[in-house]
Amino acid sequence: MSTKADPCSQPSLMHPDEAIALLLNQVNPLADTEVVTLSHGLGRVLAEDLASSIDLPPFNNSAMDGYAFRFEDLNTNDSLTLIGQSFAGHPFEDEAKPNTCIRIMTGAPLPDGYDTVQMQEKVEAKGNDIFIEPPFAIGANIRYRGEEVKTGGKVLLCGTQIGAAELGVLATIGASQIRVTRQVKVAFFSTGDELRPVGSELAPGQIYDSNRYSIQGLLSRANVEWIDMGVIEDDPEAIRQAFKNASANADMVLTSGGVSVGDADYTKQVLDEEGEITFWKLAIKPGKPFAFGKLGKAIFCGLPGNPVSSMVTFYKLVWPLLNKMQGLPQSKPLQLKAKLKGDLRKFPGRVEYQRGILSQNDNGEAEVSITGRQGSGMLTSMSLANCFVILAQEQGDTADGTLVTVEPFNSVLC
Ligand SMILES: Nc1nc2c(c(=O)[nH]1)N[C@H]1C(S)=C(S)[C@@H](COP(=O)(O)OP(=O)(O)OC[C@H]3O[C@@H](n4cnc5c(N)ncnc54)[C@H](O)[C@@H]3O)O[C@H]1N2
Ligand code: MOO
Repeated sequence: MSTKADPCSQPSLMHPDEAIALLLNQVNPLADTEVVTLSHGLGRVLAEDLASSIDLPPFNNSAMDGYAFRFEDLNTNDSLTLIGQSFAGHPFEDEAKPNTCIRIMTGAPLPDGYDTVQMQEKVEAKGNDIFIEPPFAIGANIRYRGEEVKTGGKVLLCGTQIGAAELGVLATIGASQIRVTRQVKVAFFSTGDELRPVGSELAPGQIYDSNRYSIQGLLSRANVEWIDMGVIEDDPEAIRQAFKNASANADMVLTSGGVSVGDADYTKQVLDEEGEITFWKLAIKPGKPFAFGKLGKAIFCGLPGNPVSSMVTFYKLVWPLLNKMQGLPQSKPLQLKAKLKGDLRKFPGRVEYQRGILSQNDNGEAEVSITGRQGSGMLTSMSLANCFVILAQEQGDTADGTLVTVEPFNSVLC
């Protein structure tokens, strides 16, 4: 085990869990709501509880293709007489009669009077004489009106994020539009004179601006509305203008780069002049420097420029803030223990979010291996991963076979 301390660690660094608790106290859910049609509802957050205006299911119906009859008739008859049929969308229009049955399809209405259905594989038909193998009980294979939800019963609660299943539930109750929280608007840009947009040639010393694309992806996954403001050069006036535009048009201003101690860090200087900003140094690797504050009415988050650091700090610090602003309840990320495959290097001093590949071995045990080198500029370590391996602040090198804590990538990172 490494006994050397992390050279980037200082006793004053704040634990990321403490930081997120403090940050969450600084933001409030948006008060504005709007009505959207169902086809625009995916990812949105319900702004009210939703009750069903109908019973679910709306009528008694068959769970099987088969025959409907009165259970008691099987006590006195070898066969029942077929008198009609009920198809989904085309109910049997007549009345149930003693010693009779009807052909019935899955989802078709069950006529009043019949109380049981037998699946057709357990029935023999000779013309209109139907021989039924008795089911185990009266009421077999029937889905009763209101057995899932009664009229007036709540189907979705305020604060629920609409996913595919929720869209289906809403359609099931016939809701054509829903009231949701207004989408959070995020204006974002990269800072740095070395950054070039994709599609252009690189001069010596230049690199492509990758953070804007990964941030755009993260914001899309977070279901917020975003404004891409491009790359802002390392010039105080350009940065000042960008902050003014961004904060006038968005609920959150999000930047990458310029939050460390470099000589071209005009971001800091301008933020101090234009807003209330705190620069945080967190006990997290990657992602030690992070800026937070207010620019006018907008929240400001400044991510570190290193590409992995910007993604990790977004995931750990910005995403929970966006969720709170959207009206989503805070939920603890799912963590599990997995057996480490291979040795792992770590200095004590910061919580580490190493990138890993989680899998299940032939014995059904969870295993995790690290995605190669873990430099905070090596974005392929993220793209190859499906989880974080989270190593506690004081932990050092970790040996093959040790049980480690793993946080599978969730919807915002996949
Ligand atoms: N003397 C110290 N130097 C550094 C420290 C420190 O504590 N003392 N912290 C290091 C850590 S940790 C990080 S993380 C970075 C954060 O620096 P900045 O937020 O100021 O970011 P930059 O200096 O602008 O860039 C860092 C790195 O990332 C590249 N970069 C920046 N933006 C992008 C982008 N949009 N797309 C792709 N790559 C980007 C940039 O070229 C640099 O290589 O500071 C350390 N330094
Ligand atoms: O902590 Mo920095 O984010 O490792 O490169």
